[in-house]
Amino acid sequence: MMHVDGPGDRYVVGVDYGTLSGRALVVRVGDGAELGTAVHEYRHGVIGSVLPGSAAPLPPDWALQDPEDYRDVLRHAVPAAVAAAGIDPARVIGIATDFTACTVLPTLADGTPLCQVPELRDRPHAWVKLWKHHAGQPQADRINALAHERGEAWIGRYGGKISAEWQFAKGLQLLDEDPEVYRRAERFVEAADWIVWQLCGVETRNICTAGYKGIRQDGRYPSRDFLSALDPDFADFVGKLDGPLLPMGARAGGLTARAAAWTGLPEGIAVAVGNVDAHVTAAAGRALPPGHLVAIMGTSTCHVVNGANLVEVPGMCGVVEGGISPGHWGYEAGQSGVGDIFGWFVSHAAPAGMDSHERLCELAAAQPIGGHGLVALDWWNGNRSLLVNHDLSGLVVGLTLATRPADVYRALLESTAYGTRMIIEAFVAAGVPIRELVVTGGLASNRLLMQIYADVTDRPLSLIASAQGPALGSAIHAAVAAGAYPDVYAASAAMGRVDRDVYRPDPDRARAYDALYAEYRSLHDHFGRGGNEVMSRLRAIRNAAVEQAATRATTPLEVVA
Ligand SMILES: Nc1ncnc2c1ncn2[C@@H]1O[C@H](COP(=O)(O)OP(=O)(O)O)[C@@H](O)[C@H]1O
Ligand SMILES: O=C(CO)[C@@H](O)[C@@H](O)COP(=O)(O)O
Repeated sequence: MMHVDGPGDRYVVGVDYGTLSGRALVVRVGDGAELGTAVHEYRHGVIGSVLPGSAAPLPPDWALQDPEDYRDVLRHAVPAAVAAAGIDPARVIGIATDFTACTVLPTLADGTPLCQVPELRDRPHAWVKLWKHHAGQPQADRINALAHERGEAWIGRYGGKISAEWQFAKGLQLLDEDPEVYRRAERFVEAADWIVWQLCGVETRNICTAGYKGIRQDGRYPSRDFLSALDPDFADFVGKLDGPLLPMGARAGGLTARAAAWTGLPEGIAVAVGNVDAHVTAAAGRALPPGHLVAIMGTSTCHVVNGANLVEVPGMCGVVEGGISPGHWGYEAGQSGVGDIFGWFVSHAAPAGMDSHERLCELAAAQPIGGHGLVALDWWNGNRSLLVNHDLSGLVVGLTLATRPADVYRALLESTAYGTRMIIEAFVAAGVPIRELVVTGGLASNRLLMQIYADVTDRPLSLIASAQGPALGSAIHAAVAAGAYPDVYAASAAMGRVDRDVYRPDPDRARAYDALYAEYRSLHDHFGRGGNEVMSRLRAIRNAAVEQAATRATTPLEVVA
């Protein structure tokens, strides 16, 4: 049924840029009603094996994207969402976007991505590095070692370790491996800020990515002295990052005529400062007051929670003043692989006839807790929190000839819940209270998984009452940027939607999980904290083997042989 505009209705558009697609959502300003949505899949998806138009293989752990796919979301998903909502586009007063992060690209001073500069198109380092590009682990290791050696105060704000996923590791990898592209990069910009630049024609930086994904604390980045100790040519890196820095919910500028033509929205409407898919979502779940841990559960999981005070939490991703909303200390942690692990099992391990989440869940749900005799480590995509090591890999212990596919699938679901419990316990132990979990994302619809999380964490689970939690969060920020609300707290209270305590922990099941969690912890510490470095050794062996095979493949005679 077509929506009919009320006489005073005004609307905002939220756009959520995920790993594989961008989702646009049209929302009514007064009450947060969601009126229309559309998805645009990125044409190039995740570029992990070869660059478009090239046959040369990318090394392991690379994950790139094409920025033109992001502009296509504005061209296709936004007008489609407005059409689906059946509203008059002239009544749209603002647009806001959120992005995966750290997803970052080198550009010229005017924002042109280096991968669109003809002579640089075949250079992998000229492309967007997606959040899950993990090939900068050696550079992250160097940054961390030097930070501890020099006693840099900021390292504690990142749980003691900068991730290979973050800006400085990616920037240093760029310098190490392609100094010419590093030199040509006049700007090194989060996709979250780049897309806002495309919308309003003004380059801005947001407090959230500058703090969590860059290393900006107490108003400054790491010193020139620190950066030149990493590499003298890295001393100028901050010059590529710095820009007008704006708080969450601020207006970055007005929609340009060019972006108005792409989107079909009125020229000049408010464009909100960039934001991250996880952090923006706290507003959608009315979870801005301290104590509500928001888990955005999709391919990966990101956890964000506001705190009243500053504390340092070992192994967390970071704490940033105003990083989620002005006036609070925002904390972030994460798991680099969650839905992707379940997806891997369905695609690559489950036999035909059992290769769907629905069938595996049905079989797994019938089991008593612990009945499969398995414990898994959820490190298929490395470990972001608490170990901050992307050379770690997955493990399943307890396999026997009696083990069946649904047993392993259930053990994988449980392993990710144990990973979340590790994160919650780290926050609580450090003095950041966690009263409830507020869940959103593609995995929130998996009932078995949600009940496992409630039981393993022994906490109630609330669900954001939107199929597009991040996009709703963005829409809320668009309303603030457009001046419809005085701040993000007021907008979240009016437009956010949450169903409280949808899943409650069962005391018996919670106790049964305590025993399995104790086993997870001991495996976690053994393989992740130095008991046995087998995973790192296997990674090094794999990398050497792949490199050797790639060298051989370029020798025609050997290929023929
Ligand atoms: N019913 C399900 N149960 C468990 N995992 C699922 C289910 N459906 C999809 N997945 C996994 O969830 C992920 C997609 O989550 P989604 O939130 O849609 O994406 P994104 O993280 O890109 O925003 C994929 O990794 C997929 O394998
Ligand atoms: O790390 C963050 C945010 O800090 C996420 O953008 C990243 O995990 C990607 O999230 P998705 O799995 O695409 O939802």
